[in-house]
Amino acid sequence: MIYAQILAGGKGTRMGNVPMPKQFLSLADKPILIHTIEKFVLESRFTAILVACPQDWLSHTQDLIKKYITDDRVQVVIGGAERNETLMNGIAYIHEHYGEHDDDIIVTHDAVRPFVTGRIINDNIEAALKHAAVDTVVAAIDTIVQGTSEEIETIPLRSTMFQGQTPQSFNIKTLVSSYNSLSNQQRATLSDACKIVLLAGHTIKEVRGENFNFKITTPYDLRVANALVERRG
Ligand SMILES: Nc1ccn([C@@H]2O[C@H](COP(=O)(O)OP(=O)(O)OP(=O)(O)O)[C@@H](O)[C@H]2O)c(=O)n1
Ligand SMILES: O=P(O)(O)OC[C@@H](O)[C@@H](O)[C@@H](O)CO
Repeated sequence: MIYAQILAGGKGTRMGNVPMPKQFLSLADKPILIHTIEKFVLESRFTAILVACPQDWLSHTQDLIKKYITDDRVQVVIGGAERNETLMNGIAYIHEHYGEHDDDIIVTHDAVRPFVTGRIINDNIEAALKHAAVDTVVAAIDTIVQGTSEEIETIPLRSTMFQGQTPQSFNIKTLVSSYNSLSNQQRATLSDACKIVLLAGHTIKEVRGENFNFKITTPYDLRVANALVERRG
């Protein structure tokens, strides 16, 4: 079976002084999270679409979904302290409610990337049916420099540099066994879910993202996102 999990369990600290986690802030006429869920319900192959939210925002999330979404595949689960714990909570929910099958796949996505497209979701599903792990990437536009905030150590060849987005999609069994195999030290280095399977020795298939599929992280990003919605509307 094919599942989706929308990760909305974060606090959004880099958004600064706002009254609620950024995934609940308005983008034009409705919350960012709702824009994102709307992209996923268009895909009929999902058995369930999980939305993981912070514990304290459970009833708020349920109320929003009741107000805006009519698709009963959308179900709310509680997130964890770290992004990858949130991911694992969703998988535990799937195991509990739908069982475990060797070929189950999960398409995971940041709630705060509302400009994901049907093409990107479809490419993730197609690739995840053939490969154990899939990342959505865009070619680096700027030259990427590596080092400390004081001094550059290396400047890698730009043509080999990409930026990781989401969705990131996995064979569920491979993702869970990879996560369980990592040490706490390795887990501390994770900045995305694909690194879980990479550290466990698996290869990751790339799917082409879009520059507009950016993550709303800062107040600047939210201004850009609002400008994009207004231009499209
Ligand atoms: N424990 C967590 C942390 C993050 N996320 C989700 O992962 C996505 C991408 O993470 P990020 O942009 O870093 O969100 P936050 O952790 O909320 O932001 P910040 O780091 O600024 O606090 C977001 O949709 C966020 O809600 C999650 O589901 N569970
Ligand atoms: O490191 P951050 O907390 O900004 O974000 C974590 C995730 O959002 C990130 O793993 C994916 O968006 C892929 O870049």
